[in-house]
Amino acid sequence: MVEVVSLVTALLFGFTVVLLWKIVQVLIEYKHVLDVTKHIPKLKYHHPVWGDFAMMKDMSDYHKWLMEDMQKTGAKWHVLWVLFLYPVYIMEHPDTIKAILKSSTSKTKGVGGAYTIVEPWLGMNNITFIIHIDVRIERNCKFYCSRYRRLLTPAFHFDILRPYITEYNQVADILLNKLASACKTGQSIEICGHVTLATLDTLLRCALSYEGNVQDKGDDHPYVSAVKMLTILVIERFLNPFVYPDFVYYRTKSGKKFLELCDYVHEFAMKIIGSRRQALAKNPDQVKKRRLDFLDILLIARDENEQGLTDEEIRQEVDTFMFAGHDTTSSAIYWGIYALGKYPAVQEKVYEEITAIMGEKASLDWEDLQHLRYLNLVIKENMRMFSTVPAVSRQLDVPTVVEGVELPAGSRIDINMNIVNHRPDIWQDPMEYRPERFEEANSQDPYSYIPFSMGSRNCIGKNFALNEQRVILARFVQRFKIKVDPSHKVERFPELIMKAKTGIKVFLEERTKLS
Ligand code: HEM
Repeated sequence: MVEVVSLVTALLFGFTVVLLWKIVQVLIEYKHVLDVTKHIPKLKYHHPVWGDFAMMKDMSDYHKWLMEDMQKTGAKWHVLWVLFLYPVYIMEHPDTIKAILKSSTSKTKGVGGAYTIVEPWLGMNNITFIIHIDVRIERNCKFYCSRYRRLLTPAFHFDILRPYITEYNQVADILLNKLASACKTGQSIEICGHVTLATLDTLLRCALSYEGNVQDKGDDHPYVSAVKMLTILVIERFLNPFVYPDFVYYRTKSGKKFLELCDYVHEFAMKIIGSRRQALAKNPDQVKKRRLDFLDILLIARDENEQGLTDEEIRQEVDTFMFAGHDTTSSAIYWGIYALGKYPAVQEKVYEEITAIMGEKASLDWEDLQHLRYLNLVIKENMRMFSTVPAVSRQLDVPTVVEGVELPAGSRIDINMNIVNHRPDIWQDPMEYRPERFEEANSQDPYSYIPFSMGSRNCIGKNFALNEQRVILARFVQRFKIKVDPSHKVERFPELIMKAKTGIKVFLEERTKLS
């Protein structure tokens, strides 16, 4: 008995010593973090206990408050606190952004809790989870990520993207015909929903060669409604730290729905992957005869050890494309339509350019894309003015010096593109919409305009997204005269992507009916 008591006492003593040692370590680290953050600008709303994030009603406060302070003080970065517990460093100027992105060493890794939000949907193995907002989540994966990136890169090669022009045109046909019928009533039309269905349609066609009448069925199509719902649930959970722990979330109604939808989208993709793998095994030459989609490329990809991707790994990549590629591109397109409606002189210039290039043609050819000089400026200005992806996040895996201050490993970083896009010390009249600014000779830092991020982990879908925007916007302006509905208030709402809080309503007048 005495022996048991002394063993328990010894264990308790050991446990207490370890616990105290851990507490001392945490306090030393905390003191270090407090010393570090002394040198970094804070917001005036900062509260010593509630920090900053708890004071914000949503992501729009986060952007608004940072923007106001940057405009007043010219700050290149800020520190915001999650309660009094831990800081998030916000990079808002090319000098501070460069310190994070322009590094040859891998400086980023998973963002812990937030990562688990998408894990059941997108999986563990894909190159990266980018939730095009705020959280870019990567596995701590020097090997895996570079391997996956290498295996995926051919899927975005020029020769693969080229035939997609047909898909973009077909998607545009469906979208424009739908809108043409809708505008016959003479009422204004909410366009965000239509455009989002169109970009999802494009991805399903280009990633899986799936044509399921997606734009007409809309939410009646079970895959479409599942992807849309999953995106909504991810954002909802991201904004509510109380349901971060899995054991809480998966007991809620939303959590159960989330898992159910994950199962459904996985099964949908797996069926297509399985039957394509079988077809390829039966007739390997078929890939030489038809247009390749992302799925073909992923199925035939081999690394230097002749290892391919498993069905599960491919499924994860396909889901990632769906998530990363449709909402982002649709945001760029609907804000583009809004800008064209709001600035008629710009719209007329685009129309003149398109008419000169397309003449009577009803669709855009690959060769036409390189002649869209003015439209390219407009697309750049849209993505600056309306910051398609307002911010992305990282976590340092090595200490990193920013503006002479060493941030400890493990620090959470936000790269805030929305603020950089509107800095008066970088852009002349930053709140003015002026596409021509992008053709004026300037010696701007390349890190001052990074809608697709920079460095080795930039957006792999950049050219895909730009081509889709070119085709849809060109065809839109060719077909319709766009006017913003003055009675509808349009408000930016930065989430994972820049949304329009109550949608965007426009009046459309058909210019031409081409065969
Ligand atoms: C206008 C549309 C788009 C915008 C603004 C955009 C923006 C971005 C940004 C900012 C990143 C990097 C995030 C970071 O550095 O942390 C990124 C990464 C990524 N994007 Fe996009 N994106 C767009 C469209 C697409 C499309 C169409 C696809 C796929 C078809 C795609 C797939 C990806 C993937 C897979 C990554 C992760 C790359 C890696 O980590 O290696 N994106 N995107």
